[in-house]
Amino acid sequence: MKLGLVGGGGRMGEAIKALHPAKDYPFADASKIDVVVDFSSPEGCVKALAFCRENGIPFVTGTTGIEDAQQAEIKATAADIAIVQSGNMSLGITVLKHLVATAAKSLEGFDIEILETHHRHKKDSPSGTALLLGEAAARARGTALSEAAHFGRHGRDEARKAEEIGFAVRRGGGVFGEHEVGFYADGETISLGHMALSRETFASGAIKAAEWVIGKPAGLYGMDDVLGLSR
Ligand SMILES: NC(=O)C1=CN([C@@H]2O[C@H](COP(=O)(O)OP(=O)(O)OC[C@H]3O[C@@H](n4cnc5c(N)ncnc54)[C@H](OP(=O)(O)O)[C@@H]3O)[C@@H](O)[C@H]2O)C=CC1
Ligand SMILES: O=C(O)C1=N[C@H](C(=O)O)C[C@H](O)C1
Repeated sequence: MKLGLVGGGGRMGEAIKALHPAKDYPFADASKIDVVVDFSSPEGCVKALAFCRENGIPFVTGTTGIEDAQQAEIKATAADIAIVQSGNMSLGITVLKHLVATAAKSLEGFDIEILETHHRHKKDSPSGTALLLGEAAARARGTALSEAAHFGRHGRDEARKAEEIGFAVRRGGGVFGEHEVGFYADGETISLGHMALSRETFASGAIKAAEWVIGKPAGLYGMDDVLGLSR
């Protein structure tokens, strides 16, 4: 597989290059690339997306912090090329998403709160993973995350609403990524969590996605598709 990498000089770019040889963006010759993998920034992602569309190259993106208009562009481009997009490329988070959906549906009336911790360099918050877990919980309860999300708590006169999904964020040190989804009732609580122990976890998922997407029909795919898990 001839892999083109956007963000090759960054933390994730280095992790991918440790596992698989890659050409760095900008690419000298599009005909020498089978698939583009992007871990850069929202701007880097949409630039690479346009390059892939022009050249008919499949695209894998793990970049987070994508705005609504940029997401609409990704969706529109998926009519022309095959794209894999996920805020977290690990097997563990892909499975956790299903566990969260099951719990959110079964634990009727439980309050849902999501806590995430990442390294001090991370720019976007909450993390893409926290948002995808929140989306899974919201969908399982028949609502949209845009309706249910409550980002941060501060003040003195605002009690929690029943349907809220709360997000709390911690930033510090070199933490690769920790996520906890808590379900709280009066008599009991349940907590589902994941801890990444290296960046290799995400990088190997992205390489699997890159191998999988080559030759696939145009469309927007997720890690569920790559790993053969039902959505
Ligand atoms: N889905 C997943 O599993 C994971 C997703 N991520 C996400 O991946 C992204 C990158 O993370 P990380 O590697 O830690 O970040 P870094 O800041 O370490 O690396 C980002 C890299 O992208 C480059 N870059 C930024 N903007 C552009 C642009 N417009 N065009 C070309 N290159 C650009 C940077 O270059 P320069 O320094 O010169 O600006 C840098 O080399 C983040 O959104 C993060 O949340 C991270 C881990 C796992
Ligand atoms: O920036 C990171 O490092 C990570 N970003 C992703 C996210 O926003 O969820 C995935 C992982 O948690 C690491």
